Amino acid sequence: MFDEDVLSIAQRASTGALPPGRTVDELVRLAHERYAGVDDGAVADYIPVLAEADPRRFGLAVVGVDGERHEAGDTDVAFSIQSISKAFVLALVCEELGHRAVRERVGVNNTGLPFNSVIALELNAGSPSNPMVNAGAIATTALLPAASAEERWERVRDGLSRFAGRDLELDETVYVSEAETNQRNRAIAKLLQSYDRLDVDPLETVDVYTRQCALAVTAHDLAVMGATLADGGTNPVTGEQVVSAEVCRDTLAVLASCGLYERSGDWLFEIGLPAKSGVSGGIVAVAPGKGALGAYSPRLDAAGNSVRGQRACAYLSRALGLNLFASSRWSASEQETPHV
Ligand SMILES: NC(=O)CC[C@H](N)C(=O)O
Repeated sequence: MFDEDVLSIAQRASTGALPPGRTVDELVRLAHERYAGVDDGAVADYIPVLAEADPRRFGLAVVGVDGERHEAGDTDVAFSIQSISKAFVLALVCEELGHRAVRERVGVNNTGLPFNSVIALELNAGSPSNPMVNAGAIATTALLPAASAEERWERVRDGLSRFAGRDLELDETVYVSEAETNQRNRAIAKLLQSYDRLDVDPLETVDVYTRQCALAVTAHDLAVMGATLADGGTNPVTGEQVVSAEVCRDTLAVLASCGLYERSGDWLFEIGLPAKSGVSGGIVAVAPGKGALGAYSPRLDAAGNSVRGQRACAYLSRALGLNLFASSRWSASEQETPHV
């Protein structure tokens, strides 16, 4: 099938669901083919072991709320989830503490600054601003009720596993590499403590946060995890209700405003979906009521977002008619995929 054929089929599909399965298969394959040759960006190296990632890796997965999978490329290659874990830990904490507590104790506004900014805390009187930057993610992990750091870690691992529909394992090498070099996150946690923003031990909390970032996932896992948020909290593969529909709504609102850090505005303008990226090269983008996209490609832009992942999501958001703000599908005048 040519690009134009699949696009016209996608354009005729109803707007409340993904297009027919074969069309989605074809569009995912085309997206992979279009961006597999893009070599812009650089693999993250501030966590030493991430620099060893193979920059040629590229996987794209779509999972619908019907549980159907549509995939191309390296969708079974494992990588550490990194910041994408923040989205799902936020959901677990929202489920426990509710809408209001998260807004009051962490916040839901973009900092406009990089994910590991220290000055963002100082500029906001010690408020971590939102759960998608490191300060806010550490504060969010600390809110998960548990009697000890070990129990908190087990709750994170168990919760994220239920989103993925399988037991997620810690990548020990990534954990050790980050634990040896995460002085900045430890400083951020201490600063939070100095502002009376942490009720539990800062260094133990950073350790749980470092572990959560080192959970190994695949692009397919990300799509299932995102599809659970798209499906009102029910994992469409296992059928388990992981969190409530209200929690999904709240989590997705934060992903829309803060999921791609200081580039969240560019992302929303071009792609129009709540999403979360991570420095190992993963992206999850969620189309509420329809499904989710999981992408993996390690080369990143300056903000730490996968370059191929962003371009493929831009293409698929338009081709599959997923942009939340669009009243009609991709128009003829917009054949060029936006530059993200
Ligand atoms: N943007 C990211 O993925 C950052 C996560 C990483 N573990 C960190 O704390 O720096």
